Amino acid sequence: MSLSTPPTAADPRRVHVAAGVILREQRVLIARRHAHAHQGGLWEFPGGKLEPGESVISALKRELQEEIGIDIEDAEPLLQIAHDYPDKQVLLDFWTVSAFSGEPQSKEGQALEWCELEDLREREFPEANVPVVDRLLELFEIL
Ligand SMILES: Nc1nc2c([nH]c(=O)n2[C@H]2C[C@H](O)[C@@H](COP(=O)(O)OP(=O)(O)OP(=O)(O)O)O2)c(=O)[nH]1
Ligand SMILES: [Mg+2]
Repeated sequence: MSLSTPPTAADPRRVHVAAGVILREQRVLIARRHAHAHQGGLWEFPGGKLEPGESVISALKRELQEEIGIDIEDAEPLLQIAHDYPDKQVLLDFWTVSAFSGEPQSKEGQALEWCELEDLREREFPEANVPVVDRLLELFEIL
C-alpha cells in the first residue's frame, strides 16, 4: 500500500480489539492501563485483542473474565472505531455490557474505578475513545 492510501477500517494490519462498557446504575467501570503499555497510564474500557479466528463477543467474554473476573450475561454493540495512532492502527469494537455475574476485581494489578457518568470527561482516555465517551453521555443525556 502506498503512503498516500489511508488505511481503511477493514485493513487486516489493524489490531482488532473488543472492549466492554460495563454499566451499573449511573456508573461505568474503567481501568487504568499499565504505565509501560501502549497508551499507558490512560483510562480504558476493559478488553483486549481478538485471537485469530475469534469473534468479537467471544474475545470480549474471554478478556473480561481474564482482566476483571466477570461473566457477561448480556451485551450489545455500541460503537466501532478505527483509529490511527502514530505507532499503531486499531479497530476498536466497544460493546455495552448491561448484565454480568461476579464482582469486578483487578486481576492484572490495574486500577479499577466505578466512574460516575458525569465525571467521565475528567478522566484521560486514549484519543480513540473520545467518540465512545461522547456517545455514552449522549445516550444518558449528560451534557
Ligand atoms: N482495552 C482497551 N484498549 C483500548 C481502548 N482504547 C484504545 O485505544 N485501546 C487500544 C490500546 C491498545 O493499543 C489496544 C488494546 O490492546 P491491549 O494491549 O490492551 O490488549 P490485551 O488486553 O489483549 O493485552 P496484551 O495481551 O497484549 O497484554 O487498544 C480501550 O478503551 N480499551
Ligand atoms: Mg487489555
